[in-house]
Amino acid sequence: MNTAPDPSTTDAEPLSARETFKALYAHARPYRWVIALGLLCALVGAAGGLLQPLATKALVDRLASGGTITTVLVSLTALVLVGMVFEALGTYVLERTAHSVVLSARRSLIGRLLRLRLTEVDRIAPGDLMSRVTSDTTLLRAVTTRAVVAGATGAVTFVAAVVMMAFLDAVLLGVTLGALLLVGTGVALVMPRIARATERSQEAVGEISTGLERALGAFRTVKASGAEERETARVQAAAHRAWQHGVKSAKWEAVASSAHELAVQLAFLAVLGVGATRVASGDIPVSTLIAFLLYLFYLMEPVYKLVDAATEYQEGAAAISRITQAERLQAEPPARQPAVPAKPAAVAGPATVRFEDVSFRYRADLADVHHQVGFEVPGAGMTAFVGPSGAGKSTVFALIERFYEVTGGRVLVDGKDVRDWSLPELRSAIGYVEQETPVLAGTLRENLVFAAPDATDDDIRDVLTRAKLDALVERLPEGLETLVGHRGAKLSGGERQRIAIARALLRKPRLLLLDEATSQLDAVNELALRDVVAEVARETTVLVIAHRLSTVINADRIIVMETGRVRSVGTHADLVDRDRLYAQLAATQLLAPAK
Ligand SMILES: Nc1ncnc2c1ncn2[C@@H]1O[C@H](COP(=O)(O)OP(=O)(O)OP(=O)(O)O)[C@@H](O)[C@H]1O
Repeated sequence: MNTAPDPSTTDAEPLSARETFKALYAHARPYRWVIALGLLCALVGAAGGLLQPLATKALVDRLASGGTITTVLVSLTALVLVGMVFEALGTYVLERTAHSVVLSARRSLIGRLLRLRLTEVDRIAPGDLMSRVTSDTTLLRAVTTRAVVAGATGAVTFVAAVVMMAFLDAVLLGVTLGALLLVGTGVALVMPRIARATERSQEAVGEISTGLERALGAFRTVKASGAEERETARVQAAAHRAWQHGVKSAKWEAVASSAHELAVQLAFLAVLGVGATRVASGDIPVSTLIAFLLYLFYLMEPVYKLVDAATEYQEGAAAISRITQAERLQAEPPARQPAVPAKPAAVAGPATVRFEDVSFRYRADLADVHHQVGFEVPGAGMTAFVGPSGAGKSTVFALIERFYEVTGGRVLVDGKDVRDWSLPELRSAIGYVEQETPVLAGTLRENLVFAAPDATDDDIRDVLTRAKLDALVERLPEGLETLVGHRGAKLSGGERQRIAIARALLRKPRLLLLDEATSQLDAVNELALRDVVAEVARETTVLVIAHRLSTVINADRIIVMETGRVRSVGTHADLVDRDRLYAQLAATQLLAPAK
């Protein structure tokens, strides 16, 4: 049996340096051999460059001794060409891999997002989650390849150049390393600031998405409220914050990247001074000083690469921390194969539902919304939930679907705790019409078969008639293939509700949950659908939430809820007699006398 999620594990904690490295490595790991290949190419390319000063020294020596330089010149050219080819090859292999790393990070995040528990999506704005998939992942590109390559080639060529320099003159090397160390210490201090600024900037990018999603998701309300300016200002403020932190990061990056030049120039001046003295005193020949100085300038590139790698790493660290936070959000267990759940073969007929002393709160820091809720729905027939707004009626449905885990007691479907069901199996038995905008962008047909991808045309025709949608489909120029717009914006509220009901019926559920499913229908359509639901209820367990008592008056059983508790259970006639709250509702809505 699964246990309830521990909310503390979902809180975003900053990653330690070690965790950051491990998380980054985990993303690059599947590509390690390709990265190694790209790295090898890059190294061969770099080696070509590394040998150039030596060849130059040979050339100068050869000139000094009056020898011919043709062979040396040809080798020098060959070195340059081979170096270039390998460098290009390495760049391609690595950039390609970089895109693959981003792709696999995106795939895994996308795969996870739609399986997240409701609790997590309640907590984090969808816009922010989206920006982690789209924006943060792109930062992985640089770190998993460019930083690795720059770091590795930088380190190797740095070491190689240092060995060569040691071979030329140890004293000058000491002077060089001293200068580099001085500047390197300063750079190390700057690095964490780049990570911090990048993370803030990425957070602000998340806020941009969140702000846009908020405004575009309630577009009509924004316009009707004259809130365009305010909402625009809100999102622009987030964009400005992203810019501010981006600029801050750019400032530190500029400091870091100019440092490599400072380091080498400093070393150059020192080496020039000390080297000239050593040449003058005859300790080293002038060709050694020339070669050393060439190596020194050659060193500029690996030093630059090392700084670049460190900078990229800091940006990647910022991104990986946000990506890892998203990866750590709690997901529902993955669907068992096949992905589209088969109807449970052994169980057929109406489902039974039982709540045993159910307590529930949406979050650990919130109050209980269910207190020892208990009721039993034995099988086919219609059970209605009524009660004031906020009484916990929709929550009953959410717990049956196991969108959330109970905090106490048990929810049983067919006598089996919902936590013991496989989720796809449990949900495949249920048809659910939720309270709000239950239509998705796409065609009408896509919307109808959304919960029953295998439905036949006959099934669809039948359900269209039952949900009183045939006239609508005939009227639309493209019939079932008509695009319904974002959240079904091109349809009326009542049409959307009928589509949602048709979709749920098409699933041929054993348990049908209708949450205010007919609230927006006109009287004629409501009456017609009440008959359809009554007919379905003959062989299906139907649970209905309704504010209009007229829709539930004939229910087999009415459960009256108030402030998270079941007040009473009975038929309309019973309850009018027995339950004061119900009698009041009946009096106001049905004009029956209150007791
Ligand atoms: N996702 C959520 N996170 C936190 N609290 C929630 C969430 N959904 C609902 N609630 C709270 O739980 C309580 C019960 O909500 P529920 O939607 O079950 O009520 P209801 O009886 O269906 O109300 P209505 O008739 O208005 O739809 C409410 O106080 C509500 O504020």
